[in-house]
Amino acid sequence: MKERIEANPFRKIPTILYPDELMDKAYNRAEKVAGELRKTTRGESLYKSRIIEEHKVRTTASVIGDYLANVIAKTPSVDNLNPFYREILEILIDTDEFKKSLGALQWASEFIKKLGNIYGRKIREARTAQQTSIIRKEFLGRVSSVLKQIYPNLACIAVAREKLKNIPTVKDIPTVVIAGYPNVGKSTLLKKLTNAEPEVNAYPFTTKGLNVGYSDYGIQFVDTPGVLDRPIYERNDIELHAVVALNYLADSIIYVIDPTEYCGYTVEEQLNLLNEIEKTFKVPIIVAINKIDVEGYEKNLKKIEMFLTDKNMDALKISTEKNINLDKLKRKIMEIMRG
Ligand SMILES: Nc1nc2c(ncn2[C@@H]2O[C@H](COP(=O)(O)OP(=O)(O)OP(=O)(O)O)[C@@H](O)[C@H]2O)c(=O)[nH]1
Repeated sequence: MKERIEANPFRKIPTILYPDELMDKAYNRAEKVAGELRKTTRGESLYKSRIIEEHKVRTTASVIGDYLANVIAKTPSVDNLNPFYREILEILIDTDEFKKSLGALQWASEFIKKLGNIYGRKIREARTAQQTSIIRKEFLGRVSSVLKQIYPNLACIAVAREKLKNIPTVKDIPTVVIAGYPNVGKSTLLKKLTNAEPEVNAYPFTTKGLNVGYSDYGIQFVDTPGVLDRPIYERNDIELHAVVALNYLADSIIYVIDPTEYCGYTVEEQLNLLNEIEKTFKVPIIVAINKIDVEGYEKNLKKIEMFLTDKNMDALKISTEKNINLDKLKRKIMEIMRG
């Protein structure tokens, strides 16, 4: 059973604040707290300073510490990520650096909270009002230096967030991936099997985008220009990750063959790719022999049929343009998807 693919988990990562912005945010909150305390606290000047400065320190520590903890809590952990998104993550960012950066934020969050406690206590023990403010400044210096230290880590997460937050969500419904060489008729078939114009979703694996369409019988169809349309050995690293990502997405595959070879690829080439896809994907494959409205399409049928018999694979002869056997294809898809 395929793992559930949830909505893009990277959208939850909050906006990343840089050290200066974080210090400002904390300063504003601390000043607000201090303003209230100045109005309400009675007593001699040392007593008042101790209370106000300690609150400033503790507020600063909790604003920054909680902010960092919140970033960690809302950032998906690489190890628990759905494999589909993990493949995408691997394509886009250095996952080791990403993990290391989250670790650094965790350390900083805990350390700053600890500093808040240490310096809060020191202020309570201060002997003069002036000393309370010196201790607070020393605290701010240490916090600022911790934040400077994690600046590259904050930057790493900010960059990852920018790259990941707009990855379109793939719906968690039964999915058929359409594969085959360019020009065999994949996009025409996608349009015929689905209702509206397909959505073109930008994914990091392909400059052309994944075309996604939805049928009224509850199945999502994905056309993969630039991904499943040529031999594995011609693919770069990114495209290999893409193939793996699609493997997590697909419940079944329609492999479109153009027997007329007008697509510009020989039947042998097309069968070789089918062979590779069959080895890579462990899902049922429906072979659609397309363009049977074209005169002379039969000349290569024997070769195709021999290959399919050998592989024990089912095929349907169709014409996407002339709507031949498309209903049969739909029925076949539903049969397969029902298991
Ligand atoms: N005669 C005939 N032509 C077809 C049929 N299906 C597709 N074509 C034509 O084949 C060409 C390629 O079709 P597309 O649907 O764009 O093919 P594709 O596989 O999506 O191509 P890429 O987007 O490059 O991957 C177009 O000119 C279509 O009109 C068919 O059943 N019969």
